[in-house]
Amino acid sequence: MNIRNEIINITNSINNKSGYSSELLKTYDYGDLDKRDIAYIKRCVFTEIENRFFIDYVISKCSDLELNKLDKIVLEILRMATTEILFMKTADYAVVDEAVELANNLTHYKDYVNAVLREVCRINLDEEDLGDEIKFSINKELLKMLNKSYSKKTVKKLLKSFFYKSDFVIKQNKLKENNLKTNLENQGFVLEQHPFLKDSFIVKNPESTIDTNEFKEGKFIIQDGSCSLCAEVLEPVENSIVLDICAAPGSKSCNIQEITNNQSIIYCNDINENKIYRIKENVNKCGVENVQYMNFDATILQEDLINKFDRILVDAPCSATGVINKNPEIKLFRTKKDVEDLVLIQRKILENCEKYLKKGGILVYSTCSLLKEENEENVDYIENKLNLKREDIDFYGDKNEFIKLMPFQKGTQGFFISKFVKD
Ligand SMILES: C[S@@+](CC[C@H](N)C(=O)[O-])C[C@H]1O[C@@H](n2cnc3c(N)ncnc32)[C@H](O)[C@@H]1O
Repeated sequence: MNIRNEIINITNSINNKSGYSSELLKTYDYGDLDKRDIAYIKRCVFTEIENRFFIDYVISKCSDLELNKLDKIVLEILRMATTEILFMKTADYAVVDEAVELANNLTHYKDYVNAVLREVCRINLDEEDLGDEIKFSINKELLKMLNKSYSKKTVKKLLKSFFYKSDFVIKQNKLKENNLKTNLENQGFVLEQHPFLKDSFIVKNPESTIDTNEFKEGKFIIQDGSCSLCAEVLEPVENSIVLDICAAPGSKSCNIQEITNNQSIIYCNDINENKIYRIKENVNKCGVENVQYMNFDATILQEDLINKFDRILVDAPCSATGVINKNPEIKLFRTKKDVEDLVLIQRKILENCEKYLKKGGILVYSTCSLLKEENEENVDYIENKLNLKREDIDFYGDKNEFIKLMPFQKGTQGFFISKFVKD
């Protein structure tokens, strides 16, 4: 296997929107490549996507041909090599040689690639002069939506935060383990208590946490701090009947059953049949019991579920703008139309879930979106159009209308949680 061929293959899959980059990079078949090469591929692909518009801008400054008229493979070779020259420590001459050889094997543009990359090696840019779209590699429509949701100052902080790494957080699974911190520290891991979640820890040296027996045996799950809050806000109690309507891969379902010590019955649904096995895998690994599986489109009303549940979690499909730092392609591809379509889906799911909830039952609506359309505006919609009353949420000792975690605060991803009770 050739490292640079694999970089181009993965980048093409991301360009074709075959899935989130974090998932593609994790599940890609790297064949016989060693750990160092795999790490290089991941870093190069991620950096290129994270800086795509800036990189294209640099290439356009160094090219006589217009980028949108270039052969797709040639453009990808140039993007990869430009990433290596500008952001990685590989020697420029080696990068240019490798790229030219690849261009020679795959295309007729060897001399052109050579000429452009020699210019890239010499380029001197004043980044201050660049607009936000290029500087932060974000598409116009998404930038406009962020500007509509936040002040200029907050948007600037968000744009910078898209390049931050969130803390690596693990959540102890009390169904299986009560002594996680000591056990992992005895193996050399450095753990810090999470600032606002009692059974969660920030791992300072996370490499190889997934190789531990504790992980393989489901004694902890890897879960951003903000996510496990959903289960707490839902307040599941023993003997309650719970619906997790958009459940895959099932981490929040596991959190819920953990709180009731497996003493509630949880129905896990997802539209995607293939993802049901991911829920089952997590449930089995974590020792979670009393689970029923369902596989339907939550936008379509299921008459047999009406008035059946004491608790419902709607962890809705969303723009995922709160996890751009893990999936930077969202900055490039997410459109206004996508968000409008998602809002319709979210509202339809909420309308149906209101019917599934018993009187006095609790519904939690959460997203990993930063956009007001999917968060605050949906809260208004629920309050005004559905038979659900918003409840304040206790967080950090304060009562909050909802919890909104921003990716530039507290080392978490962007996340939104709101809570309602049925009248
Ligand atoms: C944000 S993820 C859920 C994450 C999950 N709650 C967890 O914590 O592991 C949203 C899920 O909704 C599912 N989904 C999308 N549209 C749906 C629909 N119309 N009906 C049911 N599930 C849907 C997706 O397949 C995806 O697995």
